[in-house]
Amino acid sequence: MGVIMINDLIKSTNLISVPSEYAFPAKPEDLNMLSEKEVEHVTLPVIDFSFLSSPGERSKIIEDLRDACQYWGFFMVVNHGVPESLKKDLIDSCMSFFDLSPEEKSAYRGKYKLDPRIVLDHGTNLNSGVDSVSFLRDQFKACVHPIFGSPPKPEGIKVKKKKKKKKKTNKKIDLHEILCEYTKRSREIMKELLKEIMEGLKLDEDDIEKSLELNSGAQIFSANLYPPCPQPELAIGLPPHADHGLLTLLIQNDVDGLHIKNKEKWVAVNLIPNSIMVNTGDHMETLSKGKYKSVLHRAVVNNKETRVSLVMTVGSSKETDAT
Ligand SMILES: O=C(O)CCC(=O)C(=O)O
Ligand SMILES: [Fe+2]
Repeated sequence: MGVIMINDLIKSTNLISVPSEYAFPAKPEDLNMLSEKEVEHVTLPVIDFSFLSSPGERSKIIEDLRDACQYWGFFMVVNHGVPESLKKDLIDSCMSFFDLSPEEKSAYRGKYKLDPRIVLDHGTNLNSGVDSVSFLRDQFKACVHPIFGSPPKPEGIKVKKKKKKKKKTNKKIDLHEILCEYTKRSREIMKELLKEIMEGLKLDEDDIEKSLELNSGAQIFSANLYPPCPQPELAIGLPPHADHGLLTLLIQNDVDGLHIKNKEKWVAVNLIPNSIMVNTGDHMETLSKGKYKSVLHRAVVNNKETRVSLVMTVGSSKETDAT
């Protein structure tokens, strides 16, 4: 039978209401809490990565990073050097991965979360056995560093690309190769940002590198897919949570859905083209002695479009497991 995920279920059954196990939240007074209309949209602090190589600008960026980490725990990085085409190919190939038939997907199912094999999951509860509802998300997760694990098929996955005049062609994109490239590039970005963040905290960079064991520390990739939901106010993609590692990098398609908790209020994030969103996690909160909080965030769903987010988390091996 294979791995049937929410995306498969929604596509195959033409749902008109949320199945009871996905109904969230349980309390009637919370019903409006998830509506996009109820939350204010904010623009996060923007960090221009290209300025880090210019000595005159670097100290200003360190200061901006300090403020962003302290007051938001979230920021947008622009001019990061990851080509838009790489991001797009990665999103497309992950979407194609989710679109594989349940039988094809089952070949990728791994056993352990930190195994360098693919873990496919759906409707996952964050606290197994405690949460009574499942979430409207499909996810695949892989450990990509120090051992690189990605879909094993070297020939890659065929990606349906829409060409002009709506003609579809199949271009072969190798998910393994693209993910490998994005892993390397995102690792460089994270290491550079960590250096500046540590400098802002007045922690010694060499000691940090050693103590965090950044070269052997785990890096986890996870792809989240939130299918359109007939009753978005009755379901949640991912409930409020904080991330475990040091830093999380997030790229996504053009569909809104991320909310973050800022000054006791939920706010929606305005997307900035060609940017990477970064947030600080639990490990950073510990390292900064509580100065940089691991901020709560959640993903809501909508009734029109599929949302895809790609999350890369770095930290020491025990701390990094993303949600
Ligand atoms: O999909 C999103 O925007 C959030 C994903 C997330 O927070 C996570 O995977 O930890
Ligand atoms: Fe998260």
